[in-house]
This record gives sequence, structure tokens and C-alpha cells, in this order.
Amino acid sequence: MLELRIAGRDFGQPVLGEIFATVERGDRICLLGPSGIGKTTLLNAIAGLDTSVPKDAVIGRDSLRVGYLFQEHRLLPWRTLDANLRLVGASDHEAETLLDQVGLSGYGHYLPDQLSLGMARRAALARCLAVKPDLLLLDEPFASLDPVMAGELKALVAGILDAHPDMAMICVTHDGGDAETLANRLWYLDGKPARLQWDDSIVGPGLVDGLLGKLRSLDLAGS
Ligand SMILES: Nc1ncnc2c1ncn2[C@@H]1O[C@H](COP(=O)(O)OP(=O)(O)OP(=O)(O)O)[C@@H](O)[C@H]1O
Repeated sequence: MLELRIAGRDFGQPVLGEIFATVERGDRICLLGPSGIGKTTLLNAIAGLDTSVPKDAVIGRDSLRVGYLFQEHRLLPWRTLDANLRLVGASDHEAETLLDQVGLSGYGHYLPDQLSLGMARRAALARCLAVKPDLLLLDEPFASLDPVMAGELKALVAGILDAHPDMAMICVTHDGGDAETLANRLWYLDGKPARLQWDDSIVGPGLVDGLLGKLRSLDLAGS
């Protein structure tokens, strides 16, 4: 579905080294790595937002619909949630259904700044879903939320993935627990410049043990 042949990316100094990987339909990848190593840079390159990365470095993206949940909601603050969703092609009915799906039924007439952080992130997730994505990119979707809200959002994302088995996901996280809940594949980015140190598909009964064992060895397993 997607093939990465990224030669590198630097911002005055090298950040990403060569990144070679493929992403298949149904892949649920958690992308882990130390703070500041280049995870968001990699996600931006995959999404095609980084114009310094040549288009042919990400083969297949042009034929995919990509939903990107940024760290900030990036909804248009002067438009209601309904209008934000309509802007990316949702009909009135679809906007209502999407808001319902993310637990924001009845909030369509709200402006983004009238929402809590967790609600705004749900609204941004609804916007991602409005494009009917083949590939969902999530950049630390549960960061800065209280544990209850983070848990609810994680369950919501897990439910969305269950309902769309062909959708692929790449989720940046610092928490091995997210990988345990959401991932069937793990990318670990590290080094200077950063490369994928692991690209492991862990399926079947070994999933949790294999994944968490590796994460524990890096002290990333979360609580
Ligand atoms: N637009 C930019 N201009 C200059 N430097 C940048 C830019 N974007 C990212 N960087 C640098 O690239 C490096 C990687 O940043 P990036 O945000 O990708 O890391 P990250 O792994 O996502 O970090 P975190 O886990 O803290 O969110 C950092 O040193 C950052 O300062």
C-alpha cells in the first residue's frame, strides 16, 4: 500500500537518516522513540506535508486518503465543528454521524475553542474520519489528557480500527501501553541520524509478551 524510501531529512543538522519500510492495509503501527528523535518529522514526511522530502520517497501515497491527527487539533477556530467537517467533504448527515461516533453528539454548533482539550481532539479525530482514510496518522493522540479521557479516546480509536480492518494506522506514542492496546507492529526510531531500529510485526499469542518484553528493555512499557 505504501513504500517508504526516504533518503533523509535534516534541519541544518541531520534528523532522519535513510528510512526504508512498507505499510500494508490493516497494519497498526506504533512508532516509538526518544523525545526529539524525529517521529513527527517522519509522520510529516509520510503525510506529504514536508515538501523537502521528494514525493517519490513515499510510493503509493497519492492513491491513498490520509487522515492526520496532529498534536494540536488544527480545526479552523472561527468555524463550528459541523462547518469544519463539511470543509473536508462531509455532508450534514455525515457530520452529525461522525460527531456522534466520537462522543460529541449535539456539539456540531460549537466552536473548537469552546471545547476541552479531550473534546477538541475527538473533534479532530472526526475530521480525520470524514476523509474516509486508508491511512490514519496519529501524533501522540493521548498526550496531555487525564487518564480517564486518554483511556476513553484509546478505546474509541481501538473501536474505529476494529470497524475498519483495511485501514492502516501509524501512531506516534511514548507509551508502550498504547502499543499493547493498538499495535500489531512496532517501529522504533533512534540514532543520529534516526533510523528504524526495529520494524517488527508481532502477531498471535506472542503479541503482548513479545512487544512488552522489548519495550520493558527500553523502559517504555508504561504503567
Ligand atoms: N521545522 C523545523 N525546523 C527546525 N528543526 C526542526 C523542525 N521540525 C523538527 N525539527 C527538529 O527535528 C528534531 C526532531 O523533531 P520531531 O518533532 O520530529 O521529534 P519527535 O521525535 O516527534 O519529538 P517528541 O517526541 O518530543 O514529540 C528536533 O531536534 C527538532 O527540533
